[in-house]
Amino acid sequence: MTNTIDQLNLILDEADCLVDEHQIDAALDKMAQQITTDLGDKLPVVLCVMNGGLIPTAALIERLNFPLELDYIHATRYGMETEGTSLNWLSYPKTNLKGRHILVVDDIFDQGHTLQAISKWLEEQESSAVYTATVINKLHDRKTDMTPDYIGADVVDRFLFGYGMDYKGYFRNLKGIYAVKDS
Ligand SMILES: O=P(O)(O)OC[C@H]1O[C@H](OP(=O)(O)OP(=O)(O)O)[C@H](O)[C@@H]1O
Ligand SMILES: Nc1nc2[nH]cnc2c(=O)[nH]1
Repeated sequence: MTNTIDQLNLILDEADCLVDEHQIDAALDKMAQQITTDLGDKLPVVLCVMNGGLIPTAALIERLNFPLELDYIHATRYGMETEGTSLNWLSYPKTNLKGRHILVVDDIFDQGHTLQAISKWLEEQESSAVYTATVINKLHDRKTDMTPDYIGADVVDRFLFGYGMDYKGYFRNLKGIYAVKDS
């Protein structure tokens, strides 16, 4: 179904803001400090997981004052849906990742299948070390057996949008993180 601007604005009006702009800034500052300690002298490749990782990656790397390379990977399992399926690999990094330290950045760690599959693929590329960062970790007991190295905030198990995350393709551009009403 096509979403009208009125329907989308109603979704936003009725949503709950769970993490505001200032809380996101503080969380990113803390993550950047930890990442600097671990990777500041490693000449890492930062891999943005498109599309959701776009805004978090930009915000994180501007806090990292050491040499790094930037590339992206596009793997998606939700598409326009609110329930994930199998991972669809749409684009691979162009950088040679063999022997490199990698920092993978995403917006949300939900069940964990996306970051787990990307980490496994990176090991197959013979990267020397793989670190994972996410702004949001959703709290529930349906996780894979991995945990991201850097987490901005833990959030309740609702459908979220904003700060990289979409509601039916929209609202990735919001500065805060919102939960859909009654989700
Ligand atoms: O932990 P998981 O259960 O695997 O879910 C997390 C993934 O879901 C979202 O991506 P999505 O597939 O919606 O694509 P998008 O980044 O284009 O929104 C998000 O950006 C993560 O990559
Ligand atoms: N937009 C969005 N994408 C997700 N991918 C996995 N969980 C979520 C979520 O809560 N919101």
